[in-house]
Parts: sequence; C-alpha cells; structure tokens
Amino acid sequence: MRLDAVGRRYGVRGPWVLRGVSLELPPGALVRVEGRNGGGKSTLLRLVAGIDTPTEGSITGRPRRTAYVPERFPAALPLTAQAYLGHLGRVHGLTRAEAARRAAQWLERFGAAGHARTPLAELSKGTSQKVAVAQALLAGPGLLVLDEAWTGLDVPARAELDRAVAERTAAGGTVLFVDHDPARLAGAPDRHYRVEGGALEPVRPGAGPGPRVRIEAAGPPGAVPPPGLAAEPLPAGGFRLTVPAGRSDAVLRELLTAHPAWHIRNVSDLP
Ligand SMILES: Nc1ncnc2c1ncn2[C@@H]1O[C@H](COP(=O)(O)OP(=O)(O)OP(=O)(O)O)[C@@H](O)[C@H]1O
Repeated sequence: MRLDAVGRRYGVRGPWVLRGVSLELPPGALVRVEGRNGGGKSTLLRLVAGIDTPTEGSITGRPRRTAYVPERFPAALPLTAQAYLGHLGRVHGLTRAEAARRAAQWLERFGAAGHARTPLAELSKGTSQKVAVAQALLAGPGLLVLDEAWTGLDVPARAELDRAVAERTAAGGTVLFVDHDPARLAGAPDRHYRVEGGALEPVRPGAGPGPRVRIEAAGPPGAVPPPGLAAEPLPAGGFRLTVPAGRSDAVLRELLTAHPAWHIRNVSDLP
C-alpha cells in the first residue's frame, strides 16, 4: 500500500494539515508515527485506514481487510459486547459461528470475557477500549491502524495488544500506530516517522531532528500560523516559526498566498 503526495485540509480554504505526504506501507511492516499534539497524526491514520479521503494525492493498494482503532471509540450502540463483535465479524465476511467464536476468544484474551453480555453503553472506559481493540483484531486485518489504542487499557491488556500486533505483522499484516509513550513497542518498529509542519519525515534512531528553517512572519490581525508548526509569538507581533527544511518553501508559499498575505520579516537556516 502507498500514499503519493497526499494532502488534507478541512474546508476549501482551511489550512493544510498534511501536504506532500508520500509513504510506503509494505506487508508485514510495523510502522510508528509520532508528532506534536494537533500536528495531524490522527488525520494521517484516518486517511490510511480509509475512513477519510485525501484532498489531493492518491492512496493505492489498501488491503481489503482494514481495521482501525480510533482515539475515541463510539460505543453507543444498543448491543452487548459479544453481539457487537459477532455482528462486525459477519460484516467482515466471517460465518456467524466463526464470528461468535473469535469474539469470545478476543474478549477472553483481553480479560473482558465477563462483560460479553454487558450492553456497550454500560461498559467502563477501559472495557470499551478492550472491545474497540477486539473489533479491530477480529477478522485478521491485512492493515491494522491503531490511534493511541493502548490508552485506557490495563497492564495485562496492553501486553496482550503488544502480542496481537506481533502476531499480525508475523502473519504479513501491516500495522501503523501512534502512541504517546515513546517506549511503546520499543525496538520493534521497522519504520518510524514524525509528522511535522504538515510533512512526514523519517525518524532515524539516535538522529537529531534534521535541518530546520526559521521563519519570522507577521499575519493580519488575529491570524494564526499553519497548524502543526513550532510557533513562538514575538513581542513585536507575529511569530517565529521553526519548520523542517524540506517543508519551508511550502510554508512560505502558504503564508504569502494567504488572504491577506503574511509579511515575511526574516528567513534563516538552522543546523
Ligand atoms: N474533522 C475536522 N475538521 C476540522 N479540523 C480538523 C478535523 N480533524 C482534525 N482537524 C484539525 O486538524 C489538525 C490536526 O488534527 P489531528 O487530530 O490530526 O492531530 P493529532 O496529531 O492527531 O493531534 P492529537 O495528538 O492532539 O490527537 C488540528 O488543527 C485539528 O484541529
């Protein structure tokens, strides 16, 4: 599966949250994405999972069975955990018996078997999260996208999810994940990226952040810098932006073509 020059913005004139993102997601790969809050990680994961579509660029080769664990699981359906999972299993093409068997098995593995007959709306946050993870693993997806999926799980369930991820990649599935804990699956990812300034940059172990460009610019009154950039307000008004070197031309273009345009005071290279 691959993303080519993918961009996403919300609304016709909204700022670009992601731009020029190209990414190869080979079968069997474990891929980590990190980045600052609001930088566009969840946007990228939703695009990869196929529940959102890019504003520009293309995404090709997505496996037929794709599963996604969102940051917040919408569990307000009038079903028990077991019935919900069984239903989803059938949606994924499993027989009724196989769907029920796998639903029970995953609830058991995550220590939630005692809640199989509890309506989703009555589950605690932690157990809801176990159901969210179980629904994603149920049908053995060729692509598994995990957005902070470990958050809210108890310690044994977190370890179980680590195991389930290893099983998926060993079976040839691709797993793409975001997690706030830098130690999550430490040493395991085959590829590691950082979303910054709307771009996706490879992270090399032990490497620094790479070359940066500093842009000092002032916008019209009340203007805020493009999302996801390190932006420091300046006493004289405007902002000092720190941008990955590969993204600086795009950011300058965005500032200069805004309506009204920003005034660029200074541009300098950082090591
Ligand atoms: N549906 C939406 N409509 C409008 N703007 C959105 C939407 N979803 C995300 N955004 C904006 O896109 C930017 C990136 O958001 P996103 O949730 O992808 O970042 P993130 O890196 O996952 O952040 P966090 O770590 O806080 O979850 C933010 O400025 C956010 O407000």
